Amino acid sequence: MSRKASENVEYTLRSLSSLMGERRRKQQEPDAASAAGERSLLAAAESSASLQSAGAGGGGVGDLERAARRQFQQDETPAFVYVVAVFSALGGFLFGYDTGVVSGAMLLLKRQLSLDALWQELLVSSTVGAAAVSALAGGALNGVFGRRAAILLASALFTAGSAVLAAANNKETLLAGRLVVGLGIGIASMTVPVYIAEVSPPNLRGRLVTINTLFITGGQFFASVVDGAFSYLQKDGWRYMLGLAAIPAVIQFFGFLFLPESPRWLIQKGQTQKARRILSQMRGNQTIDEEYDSIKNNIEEEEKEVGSAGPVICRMLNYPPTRRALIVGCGLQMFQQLSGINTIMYYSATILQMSGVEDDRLAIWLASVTAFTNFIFTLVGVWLVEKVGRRKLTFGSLAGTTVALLVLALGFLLSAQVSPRITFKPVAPSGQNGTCTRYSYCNECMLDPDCGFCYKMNKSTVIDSSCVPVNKASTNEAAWGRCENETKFKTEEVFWAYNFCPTPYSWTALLGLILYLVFFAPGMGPMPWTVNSEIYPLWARSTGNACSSGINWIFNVLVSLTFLHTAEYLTYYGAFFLYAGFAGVGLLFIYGCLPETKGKKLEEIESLFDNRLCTCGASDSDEGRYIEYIRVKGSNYHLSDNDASDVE
Ligand SMILES: O[C@H]1[C@H](O)[C@@H](O)[C@H](O)[C@@H](O)[C@H]1O
Repeated sequence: MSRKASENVEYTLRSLSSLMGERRRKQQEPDAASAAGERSLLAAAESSASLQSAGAGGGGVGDLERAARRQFQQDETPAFVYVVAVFSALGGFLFGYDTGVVSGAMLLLKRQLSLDALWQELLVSSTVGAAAVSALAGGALNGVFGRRAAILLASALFTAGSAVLAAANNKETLLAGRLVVGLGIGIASMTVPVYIAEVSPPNLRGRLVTINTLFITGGQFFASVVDGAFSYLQKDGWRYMLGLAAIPAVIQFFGFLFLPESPRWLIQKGQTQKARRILSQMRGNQTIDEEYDSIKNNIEEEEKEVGSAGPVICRMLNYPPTRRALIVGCGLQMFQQLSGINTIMYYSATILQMSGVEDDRLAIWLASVTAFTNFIFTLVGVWLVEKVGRRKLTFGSLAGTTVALLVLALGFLLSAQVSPRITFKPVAPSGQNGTCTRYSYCNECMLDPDCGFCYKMNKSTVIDSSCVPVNKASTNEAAWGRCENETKFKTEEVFWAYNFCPTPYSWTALLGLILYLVFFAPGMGPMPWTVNSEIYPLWARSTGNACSSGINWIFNVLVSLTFLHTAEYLTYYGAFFLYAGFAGVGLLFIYGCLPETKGKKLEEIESLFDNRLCTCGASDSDEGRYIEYIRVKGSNYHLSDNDASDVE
């Protein structure tokens, strides 16, 4: 039996047995709502009856199996769902591209427009800040106008922002463009996972939502390549870097003019005919009655249980299951950022330089190697999410990330301990700043952003080392002295180290960096987005995702903005020990509180939060629950309507 077929069998058995479980529950609290389950059992029975007759005709288990396989192949998800997922994930691509491209663009911009540190900071952080605001506001937008309208708005903002950036003639216009792009990123980051989750069949939902994060990291990788390519175009190269995002944005906008609204949102708004039509388009030849009824019943039950008065966020906080889900969703997003992904991405070039890569021009290309690693290992996450489930994947990923952070911290600690001494203290030329020359070790010099380390090598030993001010216009050289320019480097046989110290332990930092990305990218990168797209009931989904995405962006700004100061006060190794500590707390949180949502219908997931928070982890696997209700005799292919014989 092919793996795919066996997954399909497993999934069909699960939905069947899960329905039986649901039915039994509903029988216990007598309610007419069991109709959905019954109808679907009948549907399943019908299709399996046709399997049986095929088996009877052909005679023998082999034929029966072939017929079953044919049936399951016919039940394949239509390509339309994949098209919809990919078009939506262009929002993720733009999120990654626009947050990634700015570092390379800034190198050129600061020279051409003579930007000071404050303006550089403003142009980088304004986008992330705007994303935080629009992610929070995106909840209301999604609830009122729908997912499709929100995605259309995000792509319009991406297009307009990119056009403004490409044409900008002063820093104020650049700031406006970056703010507009940020608004687009925020809306896309919260809407796209929700939309994909709502149109996907449950057995593929994790994989399809995770594709969005694959597109985020793909966007970051593509941005780093574009940065590399256009860095040679000193004048106006940044216009291409920032403006290119308009292309995928326009494609997404026009694509979405033809793509449908989420059927779940439509049912919630009472547009049931349209919702049925779209749902059957998304499910191909599979029966949609059960899914449709269960969404509809769920909405009605939720309204009865939670009521519809007052702002959604208050209702979420007052209703224990959604309050717990909100804590889990926001906690995951917070720990994703607290484990330092964006400082790793941003400072990867420095870490790689520390490990012995001396050519500064390589730095920009090295950043693409990091981004590529992040991308490739996110692909591993796409592959693993439906195999091992969200909980194990997230826990394993964060455990590995914690170890990697410890390796990084130890690498920096060892390097600091054997940090070369400063043996040569040149006198500053008159009128030049001489503060850097008071440091005694390279490690102290490295942590001062105004200074760099100038040294000679005798075999593998650092000699004649000095700490001198960096050239503000280019950190590739010193402001004065032996390391002032390329020609002097050669004649004086000196090396220049900005932001790092040459030590024999630098390779540990490289090892830590690789380990970090290998572990972080498949789990902690995508899972917070994936899990958030599925843990809230429909009425709370937009608001829940708005809050958790907002938390992601707020912690993103906090961690990236404070990294340099944290490193100055705690040193690099202190900063990485701190992130490792946060990741350790995150591990406890995931172990205790994150339930498994794999393979469950969105409408079933709410019940995972019925118990006290941090008992969720106890319901680790869903398998036990299904086995309790069903036992299938004979071949796994047979879904018989002849209930007594096959299903007990
Ligand atoms: O999931 C994504 C991804 O891991 C990115 O690489 C990172 O830059 C984002 O902050 C994160 O939200």
